[in-house]
Amino acid sequence: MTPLFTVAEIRTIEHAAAQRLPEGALMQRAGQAGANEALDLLPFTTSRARVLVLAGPGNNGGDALETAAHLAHAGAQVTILHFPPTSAPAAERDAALHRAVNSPARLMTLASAADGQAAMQGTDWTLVVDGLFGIGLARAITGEFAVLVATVNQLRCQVIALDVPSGLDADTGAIVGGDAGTALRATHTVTFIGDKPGLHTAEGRDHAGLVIPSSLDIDRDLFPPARAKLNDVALFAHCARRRRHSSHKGSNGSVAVVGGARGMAGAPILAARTALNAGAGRVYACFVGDPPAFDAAQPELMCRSAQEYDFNSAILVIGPGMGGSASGAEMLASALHSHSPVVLDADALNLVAGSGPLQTQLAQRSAPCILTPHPLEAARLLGMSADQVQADRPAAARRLASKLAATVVLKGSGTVIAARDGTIVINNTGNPALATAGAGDVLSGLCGALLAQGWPEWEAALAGAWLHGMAADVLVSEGAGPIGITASELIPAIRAAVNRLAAQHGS
Ligand SMILES: NC(=O)C1=CN([C@@H]2O[C@H](COP(=O)(O)OP(=O)(O)OC[C@H]3O[C@@H](n4cnc5c(N)ncnc54)[C@H](OP(=O)(O)O)[C@@H]3O)[C@@H](O)[C@H]2O)[C@H](O)CC1
Ligand SMILES: [K+]
Repeated sequence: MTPLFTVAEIRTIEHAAAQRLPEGALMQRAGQAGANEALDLLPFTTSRARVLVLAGPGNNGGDALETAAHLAHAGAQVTILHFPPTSAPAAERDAALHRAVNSPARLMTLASAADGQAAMQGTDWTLVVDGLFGIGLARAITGEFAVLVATVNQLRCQVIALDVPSGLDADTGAIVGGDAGTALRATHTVTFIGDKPGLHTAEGRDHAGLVIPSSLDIDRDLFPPARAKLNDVALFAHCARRRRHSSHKGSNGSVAVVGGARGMAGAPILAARTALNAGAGRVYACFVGDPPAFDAAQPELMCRSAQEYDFNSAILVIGPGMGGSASGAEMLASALHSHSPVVLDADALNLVAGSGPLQTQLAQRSAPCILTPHPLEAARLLGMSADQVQADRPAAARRLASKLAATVVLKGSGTVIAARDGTIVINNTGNPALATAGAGDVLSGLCGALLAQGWPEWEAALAGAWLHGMAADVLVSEGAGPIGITASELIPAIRAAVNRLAAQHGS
């Protein structure tokens, strides 16, 4: 289980740890951790490796100088582009500079980042170490530093970021300064003291690459209880059940997907097929528009008119293809009047966003409730823009969970699952294949199926996000994507993942 810490929490831990340690110990450990990771990536004949180390003006640059000294002593050809501090540096940073100067590394102290860009040209680098900026970056990377970052981003070699990729906000995964800024794209990030939410959501996954946390051997008692974690099978495996020989379809619950306005019948069909294939005993597809007689590809589904369905008799997945019509709103209100657990997606979320009474009704329900918004749907519910949601996904998910008294699954790269009490989990399965029409319908059907099989709301949301992403990861590993994967293809892959989970962890 990987806890995620905010920058404020990391600073507090770092401060407390420094009191117990000799001066500079943490920076030396950070530099050593960076070097260890770099050595793992370098060819066996280290002397052939040409390593470029970017050492910025702050303590992130200090870590980089320590890393550079270790790599040079290990025999690599190391060039350091050093940007000196603009004010008096910390003593440990000075010590790190001293060690780098006295190592075999070639140190170029640069007055401007433009000189750095020139110094980078013409060499075929084996590896770049990014120690330009860490968690102290307070404003957008612009001007010459931005050009330097763009130059690194065009290289085809591996890039290790120290602590965070320069330019990325470690709390949110947004680019510091938004459109005015830029961030370096690393293949690996060695992150110090504790892992950080911004490395796993929003722009984080694209910029951080593989994240390797290094605790710097700080005493465990200095770490606060984590309010955020990375998703992990360990968080929900206890809910997995193997099928009993004596079970029957009534043992596995019922799901009713409510949606399907005229011309939008595909969305509830996808959700309903997923619910069936993820193990729900009986699955109804309830249409706001005229229902089809049956689903030819999945005749096990029962197609009904939403108007005639008793919303108290199943777990409800409301919203796929429901449209924003008055009859859709009416169905939503009567579904929310029922005592059934609900999963709200798509148009149901938009209808809730546009109606104060529906919001009150939702917030006052006592049955389990999972909301699965994408950033624009979350933005409508919060009365803000999608850009504002993306600027701080953990905060947006938390606000929504508290406002509507529900578990929120904020979709997107690094799906954020938020509980009413502010706990968040960031999902780390999934890939760009999921950015495809209908993938959201599939997720809502999956969450509904887990609720129907008795999973509590929180674990159903965690497992839903994880299994959905894992299905896409398996398809991609088999060469089927990420380009061109369709939502329908996810369904058998989800069934396989659900069965694997039950076989490995089910009781
Ligand atoms: N202190 C420790 O014991 C440890 C620190 N670790 C590492 O330290 C960084 C955090 O270091 P910090 O010095 O707080 O901040 P940074 O190095 O990330 O950046 C600060 C410097 O960058 C300048 N800055 C900030 N924004 C910009 C910008 N947009 N353009 C140019 N320069 C910028 C800033 O200058 P100011 O003028 O703003 O003062 C600073 O010079 C942390 O991430 C770790 O890597 C280790 O973990 C070990 C323990
Ligand atoms: K960095």
